[in-house]
Amino acid sequence: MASPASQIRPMFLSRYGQPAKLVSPIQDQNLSVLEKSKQLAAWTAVDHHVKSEHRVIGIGSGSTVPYVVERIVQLGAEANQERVFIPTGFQSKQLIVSSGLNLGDVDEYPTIDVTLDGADEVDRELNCIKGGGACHLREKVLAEAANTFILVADYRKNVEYLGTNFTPGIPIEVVPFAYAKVLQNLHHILGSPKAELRMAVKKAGPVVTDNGNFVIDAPFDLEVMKKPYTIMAQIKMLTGVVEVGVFCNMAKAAYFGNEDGSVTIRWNDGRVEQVAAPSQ
Ligand SMILES: O=C(CO)[C@H](O)[C@H](O)COP(=O)(O)O
Repeated sequence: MASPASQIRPMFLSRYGQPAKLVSPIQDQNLSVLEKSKQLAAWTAVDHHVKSEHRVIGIGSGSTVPYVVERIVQLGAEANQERVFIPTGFQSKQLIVSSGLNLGDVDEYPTIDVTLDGADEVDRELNCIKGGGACHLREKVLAEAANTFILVADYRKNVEYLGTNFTPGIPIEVVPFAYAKVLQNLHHILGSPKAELRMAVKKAGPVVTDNGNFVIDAPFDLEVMKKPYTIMAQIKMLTGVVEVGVFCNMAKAAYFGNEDGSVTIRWNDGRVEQVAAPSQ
């Protein structure tokens, strides 16, 4: 499973191409307020939920998750040498490998100690939209496989109802040959007339997921989004749908980095905490 410590490449390169620095997020002058808030959430979540006894750790996708890995790398080669890290897609696989961490897959490790992942939006009950990066199928598998599933996000994602700030709609992974029929059903049966196939940037044609599928983004009225489980289940029943980017009753806690340098923690039992930035 694990490679010896000597084989672990200790070099986690930051976005600036330099080895990661031990600078508290709140003190890091190189980061914008938004980036700092992502880093604050990620570091605090790692500090609270990655326990010394954890051996199998799920790594999500998106722009917040690199800060999760940054903090894990800061735990040191010795702490990580007996651990295996499970990616939710190509991006997190690259992140794990380039950080010198041990790579595994969920088919080898179907039980994960803790998975940390980003979110496009999180409501008061910790339902969330995921799939802005088209990774939600693997993300949901890793969330389900985890004994503890933790969300990390910036302040923009902390909302009362899903669909408040994240307006492209619910990401839906579909098998390619069924996309037109699924679109038709979303338009005419489920009431999302603006649902559309997600098109690639810097590639002609649609986004193709890590699983070779297409993604449809389906926006719904707020009244529909107030019942996320219902709409998630209705979409999932459409033939050709592989997975829906609405996660219900999965997360134990959501960590939101705030503009003032604090972190808001929402727990699945309804508790809300506000904590200060982590020290180095
Ligand atoms: O669901 C995801 C990818 O499919 C991401 O976790 C989500 O898009 C959040 O990304 P970011 O941290 O960049 O805001």
